[in-house]
Amino acid sequence: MALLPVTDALQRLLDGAGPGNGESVPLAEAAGRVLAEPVRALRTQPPFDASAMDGYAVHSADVANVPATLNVIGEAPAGRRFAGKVEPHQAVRIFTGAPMPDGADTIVIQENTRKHEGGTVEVTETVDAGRHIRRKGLDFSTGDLLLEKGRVLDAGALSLAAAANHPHLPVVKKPLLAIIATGDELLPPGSEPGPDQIIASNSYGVAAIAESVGARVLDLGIAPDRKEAISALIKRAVEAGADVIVTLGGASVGDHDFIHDVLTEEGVTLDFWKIAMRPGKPLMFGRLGHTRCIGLPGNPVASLVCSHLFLKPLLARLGGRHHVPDIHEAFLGTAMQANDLRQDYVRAVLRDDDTGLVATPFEIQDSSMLRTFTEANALIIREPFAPAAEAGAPCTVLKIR
Ligand SMILES: Nc1nc2c(c(=O)[nH]1)N[C@H]1C(S)=C(S)[C@@H](COP(=O)(O)OP(=O)(O)OC[C@H]3O[C@@H](n4cnc5c(N)ncnc54)[C@H](O)[C@@H]3O)O[C@H]1N2
Ligand code: MOO
Repeated sequence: MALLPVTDALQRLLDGAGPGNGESVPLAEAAGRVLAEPVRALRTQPPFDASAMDGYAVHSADVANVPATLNVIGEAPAGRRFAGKVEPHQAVRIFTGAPMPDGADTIVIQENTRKHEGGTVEVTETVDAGRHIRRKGLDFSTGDLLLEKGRVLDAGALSLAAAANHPHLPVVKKPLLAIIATGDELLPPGSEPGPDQIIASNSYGVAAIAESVGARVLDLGIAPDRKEAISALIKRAVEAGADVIVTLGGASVGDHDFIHDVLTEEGVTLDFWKIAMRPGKPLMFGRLGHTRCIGLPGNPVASLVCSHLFLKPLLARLGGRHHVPDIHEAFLGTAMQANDLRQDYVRAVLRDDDTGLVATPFEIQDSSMLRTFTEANALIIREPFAPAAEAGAPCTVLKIR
């Protein structure tokens, strides 16, 4: 069977993927979430003409010639307006954020005054009408569209929604990813492995990639290489309402690689299995009702590279997020051999030198080697059948950190 090209695989996996239902969350829990509906202002801000400075509310005509001495008839702190009216030759002591008193048409800042005993103030600088006044509705008015649907709620958006008097916000439900590791040889970190055992690592990196695009993760642990054990965890994932189920390992063709059989027996409609990619050739994808099932290869680097390439854009879409892979043009730091039929994702160190971005691949690219994956900050993307390339030749890279 011909191997499916990476772009076709991605297209098939993303087909029909869009944001799920909305839910209402309190503002304090809304940071980083995606708006499911537009947000309009429930009030006007400021709700009145307000002083922008600490000083005195006066008639501009009274301070056209300075120094000018005015009678201070009262005070207006933020939150409590001066109830009376400012007549000519009068001033009201005012503080930032307080409503402008009736009659006054400008603010003299405190620094341009001298306070006198006996309830008068001497103004030492002239000021035009309308200075230091924030007009009613300067920021927004009731009914204004403040935040578009799909906006990620960052600091500004959250404070704006709060200012507009929204205690809760409608956000897209986080997609739920269930992760199932498989393999008799696997033990969780912190265990004492026997001589033939290793520590399960893939779930943690896959979960981190999923969470980086706003997904919720349900780690269902490790199933031994027995069909019933894997089936039981698939059922638990479905019952938990997983939008995506990821299995780790068992995707290949060995006698102990059961994922294909288990998924099929559980009713998954297989879409593709085996793609023209390195690492990640045994990648499997199918659908079980609305749940997408991805069989990731067990080799640690394959599982993480596939997560960057497939899982991340899928979960981003299901969560209503815009995701663009961080792709750049660079130059090779060392020569590379001709490629075969699989699109290659080669761990590399990308650095910015005076001539541009230079990507230097690690010499050994075995897909079990997590250390080189962790030291790499980019993957050089080599097209199928790319010819040998000299150092300095242009290349395309996907930044992974
Ligand atoms: N005859 C063939 N053999 C293999 C092929 C092939 O096309 N024909 N493909 C190879 C490729 S490429 C990959 S990738 C691996 C992936 O196979 P599986 O998905 O079946 O993975 P396993 O055999 O279960 O495990 C591979 C390797 O990774 C370790 N592993 C598994 N899960 C975890 C985990 N959660 N954390 C850490 N390490 C894990 C496992 O112990 C194995 O060492 O197949 C090749 N073989
Ligand atoms: O996907 Mo496998 O990791 O090519 O080795």
